[in-house]
Amino acid sequence: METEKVVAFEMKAEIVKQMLQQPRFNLDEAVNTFCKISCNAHAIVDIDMEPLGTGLYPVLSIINHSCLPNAVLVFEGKLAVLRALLPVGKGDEVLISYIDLCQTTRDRWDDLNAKYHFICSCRRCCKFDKIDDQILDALRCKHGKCDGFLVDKQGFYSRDLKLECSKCGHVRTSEAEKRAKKKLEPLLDRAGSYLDNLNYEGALSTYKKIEAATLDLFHPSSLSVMLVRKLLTKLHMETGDIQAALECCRLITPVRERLLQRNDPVLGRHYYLRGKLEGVKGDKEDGRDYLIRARDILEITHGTNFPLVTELLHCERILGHLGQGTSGRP
Ligand SMILES: C[S@@+](CC[C@H](N)C(=O)[O-])C[C@H]1O[C@@H](n2cnc3c(N)ncnc32)[C@H](O)[C@@H]1O
Repeated sequence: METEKVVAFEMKAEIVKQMLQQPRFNLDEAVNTFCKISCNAHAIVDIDMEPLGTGLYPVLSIINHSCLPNAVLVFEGKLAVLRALLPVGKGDEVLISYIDLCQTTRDRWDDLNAKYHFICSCRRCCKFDKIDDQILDALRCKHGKCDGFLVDKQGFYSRDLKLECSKCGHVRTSEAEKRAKKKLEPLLDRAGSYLDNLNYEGALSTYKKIEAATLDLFHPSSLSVMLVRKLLTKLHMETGDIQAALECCRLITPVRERLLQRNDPVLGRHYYLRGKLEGVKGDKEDGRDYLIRARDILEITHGTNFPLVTELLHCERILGHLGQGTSGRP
C-alpha cells in the first residue's frame, strides 16, 4: 500500500483512539484493520453504480476478481446478493468484478492495483491488443493533416509515456499530452460548479463545449467522449430535451457494447435508458427491442422481482407488446 494511503489510515486510527479513550487501544492494530477493510470491503452501489456506502461481508470477501466475471454482486439495500451471470460448472471458481469494466486495460489495472494491490491476469487482460486498447482513449495525432492516434509503443506500464502516432509515427512527449488535457480543466471546473448549484442549463451549455473540446482531442468513440456524452444525456433529460438525450444515448451504445460482456448490469441499465428514450422520441420497435434486451440482462443480474425489471415489463406493455425476450425465454 502506498505511504499516502497508510498515512490516511493512521490519521483515521488516531481519531478513533481519541473518540474511544481506551487505554489499551492499539494504534498499529487499528491501522492494520483499516488496511484489511479497504481490500476486503465492497462498495454498496445502486443500479446506476452510484456509490451508497461501504459494507464488509466476510463470506463474500473470499471471492476473487476477474475482468470477465461469471458472477455479479448486487445490492438490495444493505443485503448483498451474489448471482451467476453464466452457468458455473462444478469446481469452477466464482469470480466477480471489483471495478468498472468500461475502461481500457491500463485503467483497469491501475484501479485494481491502487485499491486491491494485484495485477489481473484474467483472459481479458492476457489477450488484449495493446494498440487497440490504447486507441480507446488515445489523443489525436494532429501532426500536419494526420488523423492517426497517439499510443505508447514502449513501456505499457511505465508512467513516463512516449507517445507515437500509430499512423504517421510522429512522436510527442507526455508533456504535450498533459498540456492538451489541461485545456479542458477550466471548463470542467465551471461545469462542476454549475452541477453543485443544480444549474442544469449552465452545466448543459458548458458540457456541450467540453464535448466539442474532447472530440477535438480524442477519437469519437473514445471513453473520454463517452463519459462526456453520458453526462450530456442526463443533462438533456434534466432540461427536458428528450430528443437530444436520445441522440447522445445512441452514440454511447456501441462503446458500451464493445467493452462490456453480454450480461453486464451496466449494459442492461444502458439498454433500459435507450429503450425508454427510443419509446418516447425514437423508433418504437427499437424501443421495445432495447427494453427486452434490458430485461433479459437485469432478470439475470437483479432477479425477476427487482423493481426495475417490473417497471420494464410495464414499459414494454405501454409500447404495445408483451413479447418474448431475445433469448427466447417467455
Ligand atoms: C476481497 S479479497 C479476495 C479474497 C482473497 N483472495 C482471499 O483469499 O482472502 C481481495 C484480494 O484478493 C486478491 N485477489 C483478488 N482477485 C485476484 C486476482 N484475480 N488475481 C490476484 N489476486 C487477486 C488481491 O490480493 C485482493 O486484494
